[in-house]
Order: sequence, then C-alpha cells, then structure tokens
Amino acid sequence: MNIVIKNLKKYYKDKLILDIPYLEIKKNEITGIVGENGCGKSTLLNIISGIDKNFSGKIYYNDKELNNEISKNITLVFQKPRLLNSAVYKNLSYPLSLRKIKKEDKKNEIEKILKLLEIENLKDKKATKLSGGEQQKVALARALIFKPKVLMLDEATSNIDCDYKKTIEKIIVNYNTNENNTIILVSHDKEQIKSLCDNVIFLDKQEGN
Ligand SMILES: Nc1ncnc2c1ncn2[C@@H]1O[C@H](COP(=O)(O)OP(=O)(O)OP(=O)(O)O)[C@@H](O)[C@H]1O
Repeated sequence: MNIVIKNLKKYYKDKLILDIPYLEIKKNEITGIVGENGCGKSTLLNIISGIDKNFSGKIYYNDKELNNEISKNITLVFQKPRLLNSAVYKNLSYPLSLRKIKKEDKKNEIEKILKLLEIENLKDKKATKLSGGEQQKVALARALIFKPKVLMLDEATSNIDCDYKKTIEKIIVNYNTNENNTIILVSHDKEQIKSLCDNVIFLDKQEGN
C-alpha cells in the first residue's frame, strides 16, 4: 500500500508535536523513520495505524482514506509488546479466530510462523512470563501471521540479541520484497536502518519540545 500524508499537524494540548506538510511512503520499500527522542516517531506510527485519530490533515492509503478494510491490513508492533496473559500458541491463535480462520488452517499458519521465527520452543509458555526479547519475537510472529500489507515496527527488535536480529532482519526484507508490502521501521539502531531501509525519513523535533 502506498501511503501519502498531507498537511499533518498533531498537538498534545497546545504543544505542536508533528508538522508534516507532505510525505510519501511507498509500497515495496522499507522506510526508516529516525530522529531524536521525543521528535514524534511513535506518534506518527500511531496516527498512520489509526490508533490515534486526533490530528489534522489527511492520510491516503492507495488514494483512499482509512476505513475498516484498510485498518485490517495495517499492523503496528511496539517495543513493549502487549501480549495476552496466556500461552504463546493462544496469543497467535486468538487473532486468527477473530478473523474466522478455519481450525485446521489456523494450526498450519501458527506452526509455519513459529518455525519461521524459530520459536517453536516457546509455544506452550506463558507469553507474559517470557523475557523482553522473547516477547518481541512473539509480537513479531503475531504481526506477521495476519499478513498485513503495512507492517510498522516501533523499536520492535530493540531487546533481541545480535545473532537473532540478523534472522529477523532477513524475515523483514523477505516480507517486503516477496509479498509487495510496505514496511515502516522506527529504530535507533543506525546499522539496522542503513542496511535494511530503501528510504529514510528524518523527523525534526518541533521548537519548544
Ligand atoms: N499521551 C501524551 N500526552 C502528552 N504528550 C505526549 C503523549 N505521548 C507523547 N507525548 C509527547 O509527544 C512527543 C513525541 O513523543 P513520541 O513518543 O512520539 O516520540 P518518539 O520520537 O517516538 O520518542 P522516542 O525516540 O523516545 O521513542 C514527546 O514530547 C512526548 O512527550
């Protein structure tokens, strides 16, 4: 999905947080968003995902404004995952149940994604009891299982160890190139941004913040 942002302004009370006259995020590309703490990166992802509707300006997704169908195709993964207080398997099956996926297909999809992310060993463990890095892996699995057209990662690999980060990065690149998807990556990891992104957006902190 191509995303075009026009005249976006976001305030918290009377403090201007974001001021973006025009921004285009292209499908089939990995777009990095960088900038110092507090410049509004997470706020921007929340707005694009539809979680935050309190802004002025327009956002077009393939020339259309946000609706239920488009929302279903956008996933945002947070640095601190919000997982269910139940087994990893349940965390992955629940979102598929909401989408009315048949039991047999569900099982196959879950097994595929556990294997892809190399987390079969976590399947029966309680998600909220996992380490920070393990929880991030589960959150990525839960995001990918939806096959979203727009995948946004907000510091989503910050707790993952170096070796495994490479595995995740490969999965992200494949997901982008093979499936025609849009990926937006917020990260303070300069190496990661440099090696993965086709495009980098530098957000400036607004004056007075
Ligand atoms: N709910 C809120 N109410 C008031 N101000 C907020 C709220 N959420 C964020 N802000 C402010 O908005 C600004 C942008 O925050 P945001 O979290 O988007 O920045 P960021 O670039 O993602 O930062 P970081 O790199 O530290 O994660 C900050 O000044 C922050 O204090």
